[in-house]
Amino acid sequence: MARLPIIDITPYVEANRDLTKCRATSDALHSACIEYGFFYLDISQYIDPSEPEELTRLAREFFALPQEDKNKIRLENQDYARGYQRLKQNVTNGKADNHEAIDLYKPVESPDKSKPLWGENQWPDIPGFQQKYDRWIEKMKNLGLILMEAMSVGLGMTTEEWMQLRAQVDDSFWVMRIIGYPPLPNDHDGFSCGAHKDYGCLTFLHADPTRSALQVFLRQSGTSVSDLNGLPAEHGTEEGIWINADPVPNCVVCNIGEMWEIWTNGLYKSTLHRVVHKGSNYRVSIPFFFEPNFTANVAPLPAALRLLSSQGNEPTSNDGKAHQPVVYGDFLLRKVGSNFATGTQLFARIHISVRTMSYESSVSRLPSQLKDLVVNAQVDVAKTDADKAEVTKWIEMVAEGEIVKPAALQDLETQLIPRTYIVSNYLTAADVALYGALHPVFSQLQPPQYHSTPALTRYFDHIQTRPSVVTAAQALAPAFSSVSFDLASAPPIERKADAPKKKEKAKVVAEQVESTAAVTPQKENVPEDKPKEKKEKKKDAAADNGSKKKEKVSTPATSKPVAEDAGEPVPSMIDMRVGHIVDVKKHPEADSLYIEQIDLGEDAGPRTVVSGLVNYIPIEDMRDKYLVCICNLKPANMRGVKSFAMVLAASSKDGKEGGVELIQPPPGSKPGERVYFEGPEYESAQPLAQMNPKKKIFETIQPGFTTLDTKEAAWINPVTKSIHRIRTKDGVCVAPNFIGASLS
Ligand SMILES: O=C(O)CCC(=O)C(=O)O
Ligand SMILES: [Fe+2]
Repeated sequence: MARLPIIDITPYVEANRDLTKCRATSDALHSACIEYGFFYLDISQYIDPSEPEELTRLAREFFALPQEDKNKIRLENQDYARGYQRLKQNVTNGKADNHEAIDLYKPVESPDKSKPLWGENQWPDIPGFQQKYDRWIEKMKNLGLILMEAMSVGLGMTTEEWMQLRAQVDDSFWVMRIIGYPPLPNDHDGFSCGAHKDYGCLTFLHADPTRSALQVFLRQSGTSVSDLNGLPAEHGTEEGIWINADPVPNCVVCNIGEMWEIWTNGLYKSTLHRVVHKGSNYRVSIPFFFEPNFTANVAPLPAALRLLSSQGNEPTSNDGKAHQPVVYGDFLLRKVGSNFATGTQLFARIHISVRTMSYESSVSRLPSQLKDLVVNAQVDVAKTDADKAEVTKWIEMVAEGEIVKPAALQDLETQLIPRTYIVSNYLTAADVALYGALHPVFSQLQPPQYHSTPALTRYFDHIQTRPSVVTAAQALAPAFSSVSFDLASAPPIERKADAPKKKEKAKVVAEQVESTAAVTPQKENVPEDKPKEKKEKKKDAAADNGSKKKEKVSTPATSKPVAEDAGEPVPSMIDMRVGHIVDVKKHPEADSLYIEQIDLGEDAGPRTVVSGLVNYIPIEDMRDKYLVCICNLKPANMRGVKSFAMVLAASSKDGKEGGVELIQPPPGSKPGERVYFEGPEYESAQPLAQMNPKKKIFETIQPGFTTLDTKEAAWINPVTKSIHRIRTKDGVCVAPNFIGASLS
């Protein structure tokens, strides 16, 4: 029977390191990570065995308490992630896990339980409990750094490369679970903990001496898996065996998570495991998840790429592409659902599968026609791992069925106001699933009803006309027949640039999409800013999450809330859109100015824009051009002509005399399409309806505008130097020729 290797970390914890022994440990780690992704780590020289035994005893004391005492620290008191989860509250691969647990996360500086993962840990009221676990956490964090160093040697990293990797994990956003497993009843539909991979970096598991509980899946061709139903759908056809990973004295069971797959571009695999505890005792296990820093940018490591190419392997993942980098915190937040404010109800039910959700298993839970629709549409699941996690979350929510209930529609409406697609800036499987789930509802709605959710209606109509969706729907006719909307009778719109008089104060911060601000980031079939009744937010959600956020939406029914330029200037406050110059002439009163008519996809018709480009761009190079416009500056009077937007132009790095050219949106762009800054903090943030000139928002952000070596337009954060390309859903905007240009 195969058994996982035992690797001794002692050489790395001794005061005087013996380099030969260290090397041996590192080499063993390297082999184990390639072959198994799992091993035992002998920590006898690092930890006194009585210490984890005491932790197990404390855990038992807690789990033995009456249910109502355990519930005092339930997850729902906090951010739905920190605290006690009752038996079967955790769901893996769609099935309830037969365990209960206390989940703890790295404490954050300014806790706010209304934000995902940002609440406070909840500790049992048992003497010594927190103190002893805190000591363990410190030791496991340190062990994480030690093991990372040992692994860096195994991977052939230079000292400098190790220091760079170390900087990604030296402030680990760790997680610890204290898990209690009653015996698994024979008739339980599921497992003690269903098969999953850990998603982070390193897991150190201390478990009580119970045998035949934790099982690890070893891929082995030619072996049939007797209980295929235990595998997540995407592994359903893999051949292999489950082996027991029984506790070994003085060792923790260690496994690597998906971040190591990214760092090594697939050379190290994180491995499926599960718990099937059929014994008669109550099992306790304490996994500590040593994760990257919240802000770590996890990308393939040069050492791994060197190793892969020296072996003649192109650095690719399963689907033939290199692994996509992720910022760990973004990855994690997407897993738990980034729109916590509106998703609380849903989050409460699905966050629990955070460690374990997979795209394929989420699709397999869809009702059969929806599943067929998603499969037939053959759209990209997602372009990045982070997007895939988000797509999975949405499909899980669709599978749950709650998302299209009337109470949830208004939440969806709010989320869709600034978006073309639900997850990212391109069509994903989540859009197909959501569209399919909305279809029975939308095919029954009367005009006043769908007019009350214009963003959702616009979204639905947009998705139903995507060619891949049309084809998929036709194959399933008549189930998803096209729904037509009477948009002509929709309430009229008011163009915001013409209406700068608004002064209704709605406290909205830029990142929160809580208002129906008069901004439609892309051209759509539905007029952009319809007066609409604000429906009352779900009462139960407000009760569960009774924070200031909910109060913000309670503007009077007749008012038109407008995003206020609250807070420090951030680029996403700028409303940029694709424009099409439908007419251009010279200003009769000013030699240097053009007067353009620019179609921005608005029903009110093209906007008049005045630009000082006569001396730099010939008029024939302006005619009929597609360009990027800044649409939320205060309209300015320029020699007697009012200008309602500004065109984004690049000046040579040698100054205007070196030339000026228009920034171009990607080919095929449509007037009115949303142009935005890459980066999760900006991508889905809603621009301000109008930037207050006094706040000098554009002036503050503009110096960071430039073109990269690729001529792509971008904003570079002057503080962090992070690069945020300027793009539409179809691609990045570029300057035709200039590198290092300034944009204004
Ligand atoms: O209890 C165990 O042995 C494993 C638990 C586990 O895999 C997890 O929580 O990720
Ligand atoms: Fe796990």
